[in-house]
Amino acid sequence: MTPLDSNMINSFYILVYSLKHLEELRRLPTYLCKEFTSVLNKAWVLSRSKPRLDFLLINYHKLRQECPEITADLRPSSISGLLQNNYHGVLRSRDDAGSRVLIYRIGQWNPKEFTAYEVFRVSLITSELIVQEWETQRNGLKAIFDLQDWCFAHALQINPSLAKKISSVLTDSFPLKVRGIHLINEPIFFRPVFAMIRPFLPDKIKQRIHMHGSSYAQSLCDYFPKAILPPEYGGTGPSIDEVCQDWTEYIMQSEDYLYRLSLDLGGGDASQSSAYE
Ligand SMILES: Cc1c(C)c2c(c(C)c1O)CC[C@@](C)(CCC[C@H](C)CCC[C@H](C)CCCC(C)C)O2
Repeated sequence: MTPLDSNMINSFYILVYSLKHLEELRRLPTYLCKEFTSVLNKAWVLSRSKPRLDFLLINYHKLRQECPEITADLRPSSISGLLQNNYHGVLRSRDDAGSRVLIYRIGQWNPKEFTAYEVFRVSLITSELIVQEWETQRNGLKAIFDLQDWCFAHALQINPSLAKKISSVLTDSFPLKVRGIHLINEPIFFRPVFAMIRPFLPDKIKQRIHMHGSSYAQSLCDYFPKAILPPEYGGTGPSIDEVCQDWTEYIMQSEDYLYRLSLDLGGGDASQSSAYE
């Protein structure tokens, strides 16, 4: 079967949604081709949380309307300077729970050059790309924020309205499950900013935030397999620069798709599987 369109996904979804023994059904079709199995998986993911998904999509739509500074144009060209500076990367391998692992390096963000809105856009771009992957839809993501070199100029950029938006994408404005937030090298300067975000977060998300300080090399390994982490973060995987460069390349290749999303034309086709996997 060649790429399935979203209508087809929807029909499968309706079909599968109405079946009671979804788990058993998922194990059956070994004779079917890969794409079909993947459609069933997607339907399975959706069927477990349809009302929740609707809720998230409505909120996401609201965010896009309310905050065009972040969401209007998702083409990566506007933030390519950040990407080229290796601000952000996604690990090639998932963790043991199947979650995507995202790394952000605040020290690579020059606040004189880029606003917090543009920095936010980087996260939104990655989120739009990884949400296409059914494994990520099912197993969520974990983010590592390296706050080395966080300074006053960064803190000044985070106003209460932005803090609210940060907490809302973590909680109920993007259809991704946030399974862990790991802060490393967080300086004293970061506390007032975190104090702005924290009150908006539900307990469930608060419990998933881990502060590692500067002894992260040891403690990150309690949460992630050494083999997938870059050596800079105590692992044995590819270097952080490689990780960032690979992901930047992938984002740049997705320019057309991201542009279509901005125009609200390309959205919704969950059948496009990620070229990155
Ligand atoms: C769907 C989705 C989005 C869109 C997202 C994040 C996650 C985990 C998501 O699942 C995390 C990053 C964030 C919230 C963008 C943050 C942009 C700001 C400007 C970065 C500045 C540094 C923050 C002050 C650091 C602490 C943030 C944690 C407490 C989340 O964007």
